[in-house]
Order: sequence, then structure tokens, then C-alpha cells
Amino acid sequence: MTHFALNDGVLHAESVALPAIAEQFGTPAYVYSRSALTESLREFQDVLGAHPAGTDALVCYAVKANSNLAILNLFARLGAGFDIVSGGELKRVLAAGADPKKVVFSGVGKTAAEMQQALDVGIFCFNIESIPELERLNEVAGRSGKKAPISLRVNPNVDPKTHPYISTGLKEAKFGVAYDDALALYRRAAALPNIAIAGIDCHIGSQLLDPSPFVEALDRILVLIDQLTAEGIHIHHLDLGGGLGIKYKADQVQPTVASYLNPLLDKLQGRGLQVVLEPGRRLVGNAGLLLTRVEFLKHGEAKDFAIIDAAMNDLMRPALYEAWHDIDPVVPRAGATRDYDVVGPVCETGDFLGQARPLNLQAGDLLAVMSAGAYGMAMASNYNTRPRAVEVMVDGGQVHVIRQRETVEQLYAGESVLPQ
Ligand SMILES: Cc1ncc(COP(=O)(O)O)c(C=O)c1O
Ligand SMILES: N[C@@H](CCCC[NH3+])C(=O)O
Repeated sequence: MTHFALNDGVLHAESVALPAIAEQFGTPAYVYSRSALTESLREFQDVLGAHPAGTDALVCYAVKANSNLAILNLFARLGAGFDIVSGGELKRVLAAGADPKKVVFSGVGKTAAEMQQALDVGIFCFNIESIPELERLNEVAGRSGKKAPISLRVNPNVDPKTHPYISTGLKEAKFGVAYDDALALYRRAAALPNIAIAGIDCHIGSQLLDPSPFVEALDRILVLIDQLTAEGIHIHHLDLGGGLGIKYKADQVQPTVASYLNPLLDKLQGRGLQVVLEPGRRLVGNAGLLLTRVEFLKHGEAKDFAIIDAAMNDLMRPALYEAWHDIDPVVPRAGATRDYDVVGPVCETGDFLGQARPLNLQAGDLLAVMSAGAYGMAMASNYNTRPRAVEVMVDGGQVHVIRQRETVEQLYAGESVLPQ
């Protein structure tokens, strides 16, 4: 099903016309589709449920991709667990109704306080990324008389063939522990009194459109698991991280979840390992768009600019990674196009959401920046004292505000001036 589509010449989210949303809630606005979110999670659950190696699998949505409570709550109600990277994200998922026993805690820099917070609520597993982190966790757990369940995040050193900023499983990455050190680290973990070895973990990168590196990574991890078993170190679950990509261009083809997961599950058949996954982008990326209005058209000497009311502070992926997002007119006009750089009002040359886009525009037109559900609002900032956008969720014919537009006063509410 298409969740965002033209209907009578007007772009809709489910059955709601986007101009009506702009009218009622203003722009810029993040617009999500409940059915798109539901469908993307179900695709994982269906593939896993249909495979003997996947029936007890845990899908832990990577909260960092989009942490709005309504989205977390929707996924929690559909049975998902969560992959968190901070105490803040832990609070969020609990506030959204998550079961702490379905929470995995990733990240290279967990503080003692964050570890304590996670131990107190009894999370499923800590994904450990270094020896000092392991030792800190052992200490924190010991203080409260607990045993902390852990898996080691191992770097299988495979090339995910994605943008260098979002490749994480190579030797050079700050993430995880080196493949060749993993065995020694597990031995160390097994000797610590307040640590319980539960699993093994890897995450090789983000936005992978070719699933073959996942298979390569799994092969390497399985060798390690066999070595561990031979030493009497028992692994209960295998966390394969996230990273499955989405299509950002209308003409791109994205791998199906089945084509990604089935080869992995086939290899796991009969091994008795519980599979854990941490998809982020794939669950939310194409379930959201950024709705924005053209303020001015500016025909410069060398270029044509469409100056819109959204900017790099709302969606920083184009500025940060030169990422592509389709930019679609909400009410497309027939006739000649010009190549527009679609830019925001922020004082940075890098403040563009798209470059040289053939569009037929007039000031006041609405545009939809597509595929903005992942790492959009989650990475938004207040640069240039710009309040962050409103977020709405469309459900059939209904629109729910799931985060109000910020006010300028909120932005400086915590600041104070010197007494003299
Ligand atoms: C440890 C970990 N798990 C899961 C994810 C989610 O990745 P993605 O959004 O590509 O699925 C990330 C981000 O890349 C990550 O670092
Ligand atoms: N923020 C990145 C992905 C980073 C993945 C986080 N580990 C993006 O927008 O593509």
C-alpha cells in the first residue's frame, strides 16, 4: 500500500490531503503515517514468524532513528522491543509503555548512572563495546547485588558499502571490540562475578541496500560462537544489529526484509540461538515526510533558489551526508520546470535540502521532503533559534498532533542573564 500518494492531483498522507495539514498545523511539519509504521514492523515480524529460526526473535527498534513517544508506543503495542543508547532513551521507552525485558542498551560511552538505571529496571541485555565498560558494569552491578546480562559487540570487519560516516563495523570504527580480541574478552567477562554472558552482537553500518555484507558478518560471528562453545561459554542470543536500507529515490529498489533475513535465518537453523534485531531507519524512514512551504523564489545569476520554511536544522541529512531526499510538489503543476536548489533560511551555505531539482513552482507552494521519518526530527536542532517543527501522525482520515511545535520562549527558558 502507498501511504503517501497523489489523489486527484493532491498529495495525501493516507486519506488526508497535505494542504489541510499545512492549513491547520502550519509548516514545517513532520507528517507520519500510522499504517506505514505498522506495516514496516509487521514485515519483520511476518518474516521472522514464518521461519523456524526466527519464531522467538526480538525486534528491538533503534530509538535513535525517531524517538517520538507516539511512535515508540505504537511499536510497543505491536510487540516490539527497543535498542537504546542513553539513559534518556531508556526513560522515553518506559514512558511509552515498553517492556524493559525487551530493551537492549548499545553505545560506547554508558555512564555508571545509566548502567544503574538500566539494571534497576531489568533490561534484556547490555551491548558492551570495550573492556573498561565491561569492568564498570561489573562494578555497578556488584554494588546493587545484581548480575548484568551482557553481549559483546564484535566488529566483524566487513565493508558494508555505505556512506563512510555511517559504516560502523570496520576495524577503524570506534564501535565494538576487534574480532581478534573477542575471545579473550569473553574469557574476561566469564571471570567477572557480576556479569552474566547472554549473547553476542554486531552492527556493521546503516543504509545497506545490498544484504550480502550481513551474511558475511554472520559467517564470521558464527565461527566465534563455535569457538566460545568449545570453551564452555554459552551464547543464548545473537543480536545482528540494524542497518537495512530504504529507498530514498522513487526509482530505487529496496531489498525486501525477507531477502535480508531469510539467508541469515537459514544459517541459524538448528543452532538454538534467539535472534535479536535492531532496525531503525527501515521501520520509520519511509513512514514520514517533512511538509514545507516555499517562502520565496530567487532567480540568482548562476542558480535558481526555492527558499522554503524548513532548513538544515529540521532535516540535517543533506547537509551532513549530502543525502538525497525526493522533494515532491504537494499539488504538482503542469508546464515547464526550472532546476531549483531547495534551501532553508539558515545562515550556512550547506543549508540545502536538495540541489538542482526540476520543479515548476510559485511562492506559497507546498513541498514534501520524502523519506524523512528516520534521523529527521531525531537529529533536528534549534540552530538560528528556530523552534523545532510540529509532528503529526495520520491514521486513516484522522490527524493527531504527536509533538507540538516549539515556541521561541521554550528555547531560552533555561537560560539566565548575569546579575550585574
Ligand atoms: C548499534 C546500532 N543499532 C542499530 C542502529 C540502527 O541502524 P539503522 O537505522 O540503520 O537500522 C544503529 C545505527 O546505525 C546502531 O548504531
Ligand atoms: N543518522 C544517520 C544514521 C546514523 C546511524 C546511527 N548509528 C542517517 O541519517 O543516516
